[in-house]
Amino acid sequence: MSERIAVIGAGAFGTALAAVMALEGRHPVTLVGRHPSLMNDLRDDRVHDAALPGVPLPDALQFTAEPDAVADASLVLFVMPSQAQGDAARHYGPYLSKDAVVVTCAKGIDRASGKLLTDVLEKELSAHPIAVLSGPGFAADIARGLPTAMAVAAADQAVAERLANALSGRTFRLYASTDRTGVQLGGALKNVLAIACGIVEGAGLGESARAALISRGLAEMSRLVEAMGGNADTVRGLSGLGDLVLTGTSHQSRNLRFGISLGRGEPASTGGPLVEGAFAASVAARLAKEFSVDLPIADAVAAIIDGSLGVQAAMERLMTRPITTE
Ligand SMILES: NC(=O)C1=CN([C@@H]2O[C@H](COP(=O)(O)OP(=O)(O)OC[C@H]3O[C@@H](n4cnc5c(N)ncnc54)[C@H](OP(=O)(O)O)[C@@H]3O)[C@@H](O)[C@H]2O)C=CC1
Ligand SMILES: O=C(CO)COP(=O)(O)O
Repeated sequence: MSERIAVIGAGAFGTALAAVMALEGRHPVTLVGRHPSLMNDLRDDRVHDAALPGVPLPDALQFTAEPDAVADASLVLFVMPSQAQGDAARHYGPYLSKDAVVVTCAKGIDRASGKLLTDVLEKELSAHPIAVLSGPGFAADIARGLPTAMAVAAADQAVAERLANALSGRTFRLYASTDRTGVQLGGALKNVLAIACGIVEGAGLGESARAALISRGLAEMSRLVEAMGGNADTVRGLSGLGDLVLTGTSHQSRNLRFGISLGRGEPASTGGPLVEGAFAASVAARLAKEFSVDLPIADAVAAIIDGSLGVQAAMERLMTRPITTE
């Protein structure tokens, strides 16, 4: 099937996805940014020094700052931070072709409403199928053509498979799913748990503690996914365990690095819009109450970030919870 791909958001991940798909050469790909001067420079220089320094961008990739460039795209990827997805949908929505499939590629939950991003986009773009792409993969690895695999989920299996086929290539492989809730919560909660892994590292609590966090963190993810109508098994896949292993252990992860600074006792702040887990922690704590599930690690991360709990006290709280079965 012939597709036209538009990737909105000329940051690290958007540029990497657009580059790997354009390099494949199967479908025309356009990267849509907000700043005409940046898009002109990318077209001329074929390198995005700020987002992906030293990575050459393929000749086939097109660049624009004109929002109406999305009008002929059959697949449209939204690759801006979670809290900007609603604004972007309102801005670009009027230009979308009526048949376009929209894919959110952010890893987070809307802070104001507590809604999943597919729900945020569905509200703004109700005529379009809304899918989600998530899983382990740093932008720099994807753009350099290192092997990466992620999940793409749509409510309709045929749409998920169409996306997986159209967006995959020789180095970037997508697995299709119909569990949008599981795939999204896997991506959002792994950021919270990567912060927790960073806290453990920064506070010098040891690698055994990190392994325990990854394992018990996965149990937290499963509980929330199930309570919110997803499939608990989904988080044992790429978006969930896969991404948690990557970002809970790699210093490339902004969430892990933010956690390390918290663990060292540096002042808590949100760390900026790209530390997605700093926003997701408090939303997850709210959702835990709303859905009556126990998320002790996410609760502790939220409390450390808002300054109401110290790292040592958080550890004591987690270690002295009632003994239970696994
Ligand atoms: N970097 C990575 O390795 C990966 C990132 N992700 C996820 O992708 C998302 C984006 O991350 P990343 O690319 O790293 O972030 P960057 O900061 O590198 O890029 C974000 C981009 O979004 C643009 N943007 C912000 N608000 C809007 C808006 N309202 N409309 C249109 N564009 C907007 C920014 O434009 P401007 O510069 O004008 O502000 C910027 O180009 C995050 O949710 C992240 O978790 C997922 C997997 C890997
Ligand atoms: O999600 C990512 C890779 O899969 C990127 O992680 P960070 O946002 O923590 O850098």
